[in-house]
Amino acid sequence: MDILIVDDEESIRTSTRMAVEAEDHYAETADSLEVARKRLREEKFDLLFLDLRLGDDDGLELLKEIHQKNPHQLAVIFTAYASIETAVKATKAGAFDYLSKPFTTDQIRGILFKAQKALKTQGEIQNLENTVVELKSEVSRHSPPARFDSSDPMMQGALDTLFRAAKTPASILILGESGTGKSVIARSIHENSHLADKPFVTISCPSLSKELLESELFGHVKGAFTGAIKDKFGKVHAADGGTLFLDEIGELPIEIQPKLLRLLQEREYERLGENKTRKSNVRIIAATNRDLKKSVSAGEFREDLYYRINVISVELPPLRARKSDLMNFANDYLDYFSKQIGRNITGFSEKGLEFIQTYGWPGNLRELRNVIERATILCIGKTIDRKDLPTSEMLAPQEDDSGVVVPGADVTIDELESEHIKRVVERVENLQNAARILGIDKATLYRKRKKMNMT
Ligand SMILES: Nc1ncnc2c1ncn2[C@@H]1O[C@H](COP(=O)(O)OP(=O)(O)OP(=O)(O)O)[C@@H](O)[C@H]1O
Repeated sequence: MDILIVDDEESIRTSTRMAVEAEDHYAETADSLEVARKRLREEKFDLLFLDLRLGDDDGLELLKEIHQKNPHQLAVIFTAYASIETAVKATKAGAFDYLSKPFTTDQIRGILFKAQKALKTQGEIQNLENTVVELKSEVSRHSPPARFDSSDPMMQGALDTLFRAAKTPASILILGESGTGKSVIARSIHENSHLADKPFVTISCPSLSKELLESELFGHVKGAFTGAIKDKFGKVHAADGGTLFLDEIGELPIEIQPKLLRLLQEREYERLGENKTRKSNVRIIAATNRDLKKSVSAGEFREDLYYRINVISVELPPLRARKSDLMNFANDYLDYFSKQIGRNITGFSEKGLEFIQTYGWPGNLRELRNVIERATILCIGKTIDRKDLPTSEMLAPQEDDSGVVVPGADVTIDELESEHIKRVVERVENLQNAARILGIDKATLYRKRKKMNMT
């Protein structure tokens, strides 16, 4: 522990310091409230020994000030003589314990032991609070149980790599379009890792301004920036010993990137506005729907950080490229949402099925889930019909940012055919297999690809 001893009697400061150091803790002393205030502004101490009376000054005043900023600060009050009255006063002011002078080394040792236990409990409570926040957001998303099997070769490869890497401390980078399940899988990696009983903490990189994001990550001290009204520990501290999930890492401002790199390499960081170097040992899982290599070339993402987080990198395919898994998800969602509203919907009508299977799902699993949830509410029969599913006007734009052409969009049949051929060829090992899937012979495939300038 880092301990500050505040007393105007030199002999008390020295004897306490010796007792503290003998137990392998770091100790500093202050002979007045003024010096103590200064040190407390500069540093964080795990425990204070604070004299009740320093000349004309009242130690409890300082304790009140500290507790306004940090209600969890542990402090032990030294009193010249023990009385019920001083004990009550000290406890009311939020003291953790009190000691009457003169005291023995054994008494100090006992207090140090108790304080360490209290700090551990505080840490555990903090972890529990984080878990509750995570669970709340999980529940609010009220997602059906996640499915981690696949008959799609690319997804199988991705899952295999991810779950093998889960057991190691390696950093993992998950790539994929929005809604492909990067966050869901990140949590599952954590749950399947050796850190499963440790915290899993998420930080969403694009959701905050640069300053707030930095503070959210590393924490800050009071006054570090406008609005920093009290000291705060960040998510790096909360995730210590566990997993820190950096969602949308591609959006991490370039100014913060060296600090993250240092955390990954040296396991060190500082809170905003503070000089003290702190340690945190976190396993990083990062996700992005950006092409990080392009961001590196464009000077938006540091190359050294890219290599550091890219130890294991896996791309989750979009749903439109996992056609063999599509109905498993659709049926899971249907089952889950119809049970949730107490309905017995058994499946999809022919037209309903046709829509599910031919639509391009640019929003991936998230869109599929939302569409099925809505359909179960609207459905009045036993099966989900086309009319329960969104009309083309209601659907997400059929062409995403990357210019991907999907069925139902304002595209020509030639464009659709070309896109379809391109994707099938990309995902299978050879043209023979691609031709078989496309239902044409190899020569026709060759001709078409030539016409479309794909060869
Ligand atoms: N393995 C899965 N099994 C079942 N449903 C899933 C699975 N993965 C994702 N989903 C569904 O898709 C939704 C979106 O998933 P998630 O938030 O993980 O996507 P994402 O790739 O992180 O998206 P974004 O990039 O927008 O943050 C989830 O809330 C869940 O309903």
